[in-house]
Amino acid sequence: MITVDSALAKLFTLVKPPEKETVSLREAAGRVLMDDAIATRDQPPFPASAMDGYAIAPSDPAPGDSFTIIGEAAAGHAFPGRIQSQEAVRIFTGAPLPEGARRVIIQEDVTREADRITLKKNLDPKAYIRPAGTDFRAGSRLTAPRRLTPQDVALLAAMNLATVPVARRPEVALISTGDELVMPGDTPGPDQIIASNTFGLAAMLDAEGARTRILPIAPDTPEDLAHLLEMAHGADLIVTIGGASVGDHDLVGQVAQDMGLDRAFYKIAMRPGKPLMAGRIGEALMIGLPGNPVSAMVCGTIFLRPLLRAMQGLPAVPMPRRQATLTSPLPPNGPREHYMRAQLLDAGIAAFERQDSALLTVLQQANALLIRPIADPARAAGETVDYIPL
Ligand SMILES: Nc1nc2c(c(=O)[nH]1)N[C@H]1C(S)=C(S)[C@@H](COP(=O)(O)OP(=O)(O)OC[C@H]3O[C@@H](n4cnc5c(N)ncnc54)[C@H](O)[C@@H]3O)O[C@H]1N2
Ligand code: MOO
Repeated sequence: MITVDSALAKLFTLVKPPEKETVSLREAAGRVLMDDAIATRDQPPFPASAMDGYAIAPSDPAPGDSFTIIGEAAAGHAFPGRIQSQEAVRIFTGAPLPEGARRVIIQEDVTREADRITLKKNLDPKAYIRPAGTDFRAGSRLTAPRRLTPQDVALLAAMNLATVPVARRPEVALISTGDELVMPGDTPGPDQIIASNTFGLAAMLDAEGARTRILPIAPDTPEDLAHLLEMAHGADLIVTIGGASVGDHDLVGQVAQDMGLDRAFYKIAMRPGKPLMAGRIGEALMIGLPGNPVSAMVCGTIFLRPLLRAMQGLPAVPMPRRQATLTSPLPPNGPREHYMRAQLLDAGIAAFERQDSALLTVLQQANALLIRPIADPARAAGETVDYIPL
């Protein structure tokens, strides 16, 4: 058995650099930017008014001063002339500041009669001018690699970039194995259950930027499994679920090896998830997940999520950990790193009583995986522990 850290490190060495593709801004959210994006213009490109009001020349006017309105500046419609000391231009938010103007008086602070304004008492002291380039300058960068958020997309649009270079989405083929499984919505026989973690994993992988294909369920024969693995051809990553352990019907390791799997490791000092295997098969990376629903989802969190990030050019690092205070005691841990389903509340973190790796209801209620190091002694309430948010 190898440790989680060394298994993940081995996995990262199998990752190929991502391929680049160009997508329109509409397709960019959630994708990983591969080259720095560089602004082609200043924003704002001109000094602009921050409010609706009147642009005037003096920077320090006094209450009672009056000005003659000589024109208007609206967003998209600059005032063409220059403003003199006794003049004002009616101006709206986002409009270019007229030449010679050094201050915008908000309309709440003036009284207006025909084409004259007079400044009221208690003038708002702010100038309400946004200098050119206050948001960003031509040449400003959004640095790669990064997964693009909606905020990033807004900034890229403001930079006048209509397309962006991103990592191609990894193609993942997901194969569930086992005669006992049927797809959700099918009619299970009396000795059958529904393939569940398959769908949980597909959702998890897609959320990490993958394009996940759920293949038909592989029955427990070497021929069927080999056929399914052939169907996965073309994927960047093949993920099998189940059949990874030592039972007579656990065929994945043998069949994959017969088909050329160059195995990097098998069995991890981890709970749940001990019978995990990984390697390269042809051009693809392959990971064999244990079948227990919680084991598969926990292994997905600990291995597949960081792996997909690395495959898209993001830093090859484990899932970030945080720390919290225990609110109830924990017994000593054994020889495997334990990822306990836990609930994190304002007061701290507590592991669920029931930790069987078949219990999806417990996983569904958990919002954190509380991490117990190998051979961790018993812990009391009030001690600090590591966790990974779910
Ligand atoms: N003698 C031993 N028995 C087992 C060991 C061991 O070391 N010695 N390891 C146990 C551990 S730990 C795990 S985890 C399981 C994993 O075994 P497999 O990967 O071979 O998984 P299966 O036997 O195929 O299935 C286990 C369990 O999960 C259900 N399953 C499988 N796929 C799905 C799916 N897609 N959706 C929902 N449920 C699924 C399956 O029906 C079984 O109930 O082995 C232990 N045994
Ligand atoms: O590792 Mo198994 O995944 O303990 O249930």
